[in-house]
Amino acid sequence: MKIFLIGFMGCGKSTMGKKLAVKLGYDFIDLDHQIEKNLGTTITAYFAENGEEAFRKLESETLKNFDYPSNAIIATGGGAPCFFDNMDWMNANGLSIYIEMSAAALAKRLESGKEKRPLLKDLSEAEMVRFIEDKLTERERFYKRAGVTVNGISLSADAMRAMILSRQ
Ligand SMILES: Nc1ncnc2c1ncn2[C@@H]1O[C@H](COP(=O)(O)OP(=O)(O)OP(=O)(O)O)[C@@H](O)[C@H]1O
Ligand SMILES: O=C(O)C1=C[C@@H](O)[C@@H](O)[C@H](O)C1
Ligand SMILES: [Mg+2]
Repeated sequence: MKIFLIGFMGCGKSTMGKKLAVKLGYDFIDLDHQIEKNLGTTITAYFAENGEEAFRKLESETLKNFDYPSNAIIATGGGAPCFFDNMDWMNANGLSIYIEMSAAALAKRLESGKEKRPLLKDLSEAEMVRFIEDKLTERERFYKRAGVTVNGISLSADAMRAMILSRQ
């Protein structure tokens, strides 16, 4: 089974994805890392050189063409569900799980490490809160199409494992 973790930057897709994969004995795939591996450079550098549109195409191709193992937890990029038919594709090919968090909680988490995130790296603290609020509002309609929504603050790998197993 393919499990796609979706949600805004900082909601914990990579962190929870790794833990959950260990608990389930599934493989863990981080699509952002996969893209960086294929490119041989960082997403930040690719964005700066080629722009967001080129990145979104690459992201969609990577999502759809990856040679997934039969059981995998896949951490997607924060924007992946919101472009092309990526959300339809994930729902047709596995279970999507939205890790939901408020803009304020996300901003707190993202203050450190924002230089690794091209959409945030040039923003001041105040600008970042505003940016996250606006982007989250824009993206929520995509995220909410997930098969399951979980609360990012009270996430438990054991509870997620049980929920996934109960759906098989
Ligand atoms: N459950 C949690 N409780 C507290 N902090 C957390 C939790 N999950 C993740 N974090 C912290 O939040 C930050 C972002 O987490 P993570 O990188 O997993 O998010 P992400 O959803 O993969 O983001 P991106 O879309 O940018 O890849 C990290 O600093 C991480 O240590
Ligand atoms: O939310 C986004 O648009 C992004 C999130 C990251 O996971 C990366 O995919 C990239 O930095 C873009
Ligand atoms: Mg991540």
